[in-house]
Amino acid sequence: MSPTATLRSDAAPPLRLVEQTNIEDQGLESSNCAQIEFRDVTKMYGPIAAVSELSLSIRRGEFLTILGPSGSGKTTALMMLAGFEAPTKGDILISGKSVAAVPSYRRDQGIVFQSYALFPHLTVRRNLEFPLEMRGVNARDRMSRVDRMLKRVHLDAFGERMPSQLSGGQQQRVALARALIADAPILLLDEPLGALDRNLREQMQGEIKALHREFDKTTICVTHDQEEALTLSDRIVVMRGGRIEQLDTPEALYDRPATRFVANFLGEANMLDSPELGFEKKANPGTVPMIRPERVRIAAERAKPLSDQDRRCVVIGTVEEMIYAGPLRKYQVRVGGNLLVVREHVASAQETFGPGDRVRLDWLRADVRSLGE
Ligand SMILES: Nc1ncnc2c1ncn2[C@@H]1O[C@H](COP(=O)(O)OP(=O)(O)OP(=O)(O)O)[C@@H](O)[C@H]1O
Repeated sequence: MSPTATLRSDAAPPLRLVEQTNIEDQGLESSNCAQIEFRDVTKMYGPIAAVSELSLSIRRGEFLTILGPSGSGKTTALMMLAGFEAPTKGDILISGKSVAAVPSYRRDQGIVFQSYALFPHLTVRRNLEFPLEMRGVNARDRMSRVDRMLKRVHLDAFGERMPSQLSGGQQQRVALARALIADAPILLLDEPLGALDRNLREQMQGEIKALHREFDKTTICVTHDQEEALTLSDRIVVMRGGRIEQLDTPEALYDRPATRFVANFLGEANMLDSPELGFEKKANPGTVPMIRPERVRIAAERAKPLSDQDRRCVVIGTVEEMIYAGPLRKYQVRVGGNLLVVREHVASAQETFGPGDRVRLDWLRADVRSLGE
């Protein structure tokens, strides 16, 4: 039986879609119940393990981001899921079934690459029609689905243009629309906003979030941009050297990083492993205390102590740098051999300090996190 699905749109009444591809004979269950599992997956390139013993379950409808520095194995993991690379060891399952024998074009996934990968010789409309044609959708249905989708991504006036006649953001919206139009249950995004400038990236993050809410696809996104990962994801996998360093929600990863690597990768972090900051190595082997810059308060050296002072760590230092960052002020404060970063909201700041000012920094002991090395 052909799986059916409903495509929602703000701009139009619900549209009934009929999938033409019979994926059940490929060993996959019907769409819209996608659930992905990496089981102990390793990918070797000669002697290099691009991905090592990766085990990971992705829930239906989840937005999961694979985050990590260059060379950490993010793209390789995504390419194996897409079917462009085969694992050297281990297995990948979709809805409980191995996809080892399923070629990429039968995996029923929409894919968006950083470089848009639109067909340059086809109009926007023809680009969107292509995946529908591949699935045998008839001309009349193709037309109405393309019209709806163009409207949904605010490109209804651009259907007859060639990709080269669009801006970067518009091209990326076409790429997203093309990945969504066939209503595949899984959406793979490979650095989808990497080619866009900062403002456009933020705008497109909002757009991707809205599309995810609306279309409810299981989405796996690869990025090295921590802000993008924190903004978009239900959960984030932080990769390092082909392995998972930590997997959690954005909030938990930021607030309770397990290791020094994760703490540094997801924002700024003050490591407090120095005797000048009250740290005793012998008492805490293998761990590093860390405080986030926005958890540190800054006051004049001789300011009156606060009432909860007994619950706080206090150090005295000298401001080296003060940087305006829009709504925030960022200080770099020298405390002996350490340079601590403090971030303060301008609206809540009592006083402004400049280079050379002696200041008192304090933070709640409860806000200090103990990290693995
Ligand atoms: N086709 C290949 N042949 C040989 N080595 C490869 C190949 N593809 C990737 N690698 C190696 O595997 C490791 C992981 O690469 P991968 O592209 O997955 O990392 P990444 O985290 O996506 O990096 P980036 O953010 O730079 O794309 C790297 O050391 C890389 O050099």
